[in-house]
Amino acid sequence: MIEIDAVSKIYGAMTAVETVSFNVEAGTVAAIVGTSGSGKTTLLRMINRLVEPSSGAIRIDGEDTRTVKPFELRRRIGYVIQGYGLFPHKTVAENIATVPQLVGWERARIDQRINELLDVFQLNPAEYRDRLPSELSGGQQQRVGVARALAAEPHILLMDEPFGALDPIIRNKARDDLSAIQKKFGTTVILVTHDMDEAIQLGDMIAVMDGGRLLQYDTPQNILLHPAHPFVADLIGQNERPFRLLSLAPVSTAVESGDAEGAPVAETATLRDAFAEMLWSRRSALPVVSARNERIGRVTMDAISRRAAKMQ
Ligand SMILES: Nc1ncnc2c1ncn2[C@@H]1O[C@H](COP(=O)(O)OP(=O)(O)OP(=O)(O)O)[C@@H](O)[C@H]1O
Repeated sequence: MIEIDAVSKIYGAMTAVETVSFNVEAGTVAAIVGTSGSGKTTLLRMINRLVEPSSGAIRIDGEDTRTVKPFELRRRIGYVIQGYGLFPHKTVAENIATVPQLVGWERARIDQRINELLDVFQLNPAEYRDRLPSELSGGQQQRVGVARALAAEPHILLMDEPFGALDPIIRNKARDDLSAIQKKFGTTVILVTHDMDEAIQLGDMIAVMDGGRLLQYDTPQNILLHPAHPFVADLIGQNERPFRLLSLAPVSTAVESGDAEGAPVAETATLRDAFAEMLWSRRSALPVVSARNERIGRVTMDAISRRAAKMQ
């Protein structure tokens, strides 16, 4: 668990982060959202001591980070920034090998880890190991950036707007990849974003920051249903709220028996996706398929509106 305990950062007359406290359970994702200048990056960087807190304490599994040398801490904690920060003159494999080499892993173990991560990120090792970052697309660079941060098997991954430079389609895919990988490795992730949809999609908990203060730390559902501050309500956008609520629930929660015409929707898709598909294809019901592509029933517009009403 990561405990952020009354942490502040003051630059001269400017308080960038003001007495912020929250805990992140091991193996979960916390998303920090807020407008520009609200202190998100400063807070994130205090966790790996790239920025030293002016006051307060941060503990990781009970250990005060002030008792750990900063370089030691940074080896233990993966860090991904927008632009991915890949070394331009190093190959993909060399980039990924950076921290394992620093901590003295054997060559064979490093090689195995590089191949494992490239496989996980759907980059064929034979094809991509020896490429330079400039020979990759933005989405591929982003995946290599995350692979590099995960290379030495950190329990914690800090991500600062990691998807900001991606186009919307690739961004969605990258978010899905991150979710899958976070579950596979059980990593604790703290993610900074200014995008509420991203926070809702990825966060088990969401921290809303404004002017250096933490306004609310809660589950996505509670942030949407019970915003604790007018600023939080503004950030959610009242008109967007029903759609965002629907994005929290998978289609599997509203499946009923029966059939429907046309292309099916996956039971793992969100109700928001199903709703959009209904509007787009002018259907009031969609067939639902399982992960193995077997038909398991249908989802209807009625069920979705009932479900949306039940959430509120
Ligand atoms: N090294 C520094 N010296 C002085 N002020 C700083 C420093 N770093 C950050 N700040 C100030 O602290 C405040 C919070 O900055 P921070 O980068 O944490 O915000 P943010 O929420 O991450 O913003 P953005 O979304 O634009 O990246 C800003 O007003 C910024 O100007």
